[in-house]
Amino acid sequence: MANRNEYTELPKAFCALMQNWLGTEATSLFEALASPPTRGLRLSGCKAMPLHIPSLLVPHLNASIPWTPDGYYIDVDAALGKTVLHEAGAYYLQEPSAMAIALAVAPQTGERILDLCAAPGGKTTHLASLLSRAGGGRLVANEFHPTRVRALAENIERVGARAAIVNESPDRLATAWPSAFDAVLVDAPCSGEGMFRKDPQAANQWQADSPDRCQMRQQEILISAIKLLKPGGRLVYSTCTFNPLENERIVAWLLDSFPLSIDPLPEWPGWSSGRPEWAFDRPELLGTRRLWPHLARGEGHFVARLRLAEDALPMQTTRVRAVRPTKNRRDWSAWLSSTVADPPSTFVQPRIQKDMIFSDELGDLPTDGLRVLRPGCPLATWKTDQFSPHHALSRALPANAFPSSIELDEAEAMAYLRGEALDNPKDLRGFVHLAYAGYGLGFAKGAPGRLNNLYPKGLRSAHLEPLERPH
Ligand SMILES: C[S@@+](CC[C@H](N)C(=O)[O-])C[C@H]1O[C@@H](n2cnc3c(N)ncnc32)[C@H](O)[C@@H]1O
Repeated sequence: MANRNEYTELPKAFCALMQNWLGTEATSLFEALASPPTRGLRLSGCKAMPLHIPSLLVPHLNASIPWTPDGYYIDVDAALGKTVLHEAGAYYLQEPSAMAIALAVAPQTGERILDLCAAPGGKTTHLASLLSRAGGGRLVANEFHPTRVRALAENIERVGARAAIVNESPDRLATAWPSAFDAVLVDAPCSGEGMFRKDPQAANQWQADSPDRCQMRQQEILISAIKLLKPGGRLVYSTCTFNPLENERIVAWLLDSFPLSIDPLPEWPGWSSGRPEWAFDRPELLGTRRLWPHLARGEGHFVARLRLAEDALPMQTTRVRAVRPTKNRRDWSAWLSSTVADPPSTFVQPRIQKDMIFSDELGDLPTDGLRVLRPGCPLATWKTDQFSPHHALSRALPANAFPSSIELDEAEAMAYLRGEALDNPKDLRGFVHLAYAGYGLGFAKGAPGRLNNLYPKGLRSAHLEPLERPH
């Protein structure tokens, strides 16, 4: 192919650029990009239950990923995307180096965190898991593109992550929510060079001016991200590309233009420091991190954590307007406490939109004029004077939080996820929570001789595969 280099399907102009930046080290990078990609699996810990590894999964997990306690390498050809455990949200298939980004955010108890470029949700679901284990807080996931926000919502719901979902441009959010967040993650749209090995499409779409064009867009997004931060708050900036224009040069620009300082990241095994020589010799760049495929077991990533000065002036004052439901409050409390044990406070004080009840993950953030897909986890609908549980509620808490929960075997779970009715040997009535390996699958309704299937039609899958022991 005329436009390709001799190692892999890499664009020639990319190779020339990398040779320019890396010198002789570029050969090692190109050789690594010609080898198979790494794959990873992260156990989901969104439901405030101790992380457990379902026993069927154990034979599929290789070494643990050094920088992520919940992450494991898996075989490149492991068929783990169509299993009941995957559908139940027990794990998220995520490229190993991408698992470092939420750790760099380091969520703390009670914090309000914004994932500004969130779809399809790899980092959001990881942040939700870390925040839940830190004792809880509020998480808002924003995605600018209307089609991608759907995939984000599906992944959030599948793993039972508690997050509000917003579909806005960063600048409109910055106007609505100035100085509102303890931490903002910008996992920026980038030229995607770090994904060439995993996704040949990324190499096909790359053009010689991609890094320049991406740099401008990254700067625009970051200006909004800083407005959204509280004084003293953390900004985490990450890309999955190699070009210094989108990495070290962006961080140097941030340091020069705003009251931000580098908060150095730990040195995870295989990671290297950002390179000051690529951005005006700023020594602080040694506190940023790069993951190169020729030096670590993962795809290409860059991550930096910066802190906004405590005395930085808020760009505007936050408007505070609590939105609380005024009707059905007593009925809601009674229904909730009969349906789940120890509901989180954001479930007890919900938000009501039309006939839907959501957990309140936005708190006092105003929503006027914003495209809010969900202010939190959908919990129930109110119809004909009664509450019906929403499917998302079945995933948002561990199965043992539902007094009605019954555990299915793998064959029954597959039948349920296909949309079939199940037997009802105990003659249960009302809404019944169904689980597999301790993970909520959904609800059914007890009727004489059968459990009627309430698994949403759009999620049903006829193509699930049993999880077998690898040979
Ligand atoms: C690298 S991806 C995010 C991946 C995601 N954080 C994850 O872990 O699954 C970057 C996202 O930024 C969004 N995006 C593209 N242009 C944008 C813009 N101008 N402002 C905000 N987000 C944008 C893309 O739609 C894409 O979903």
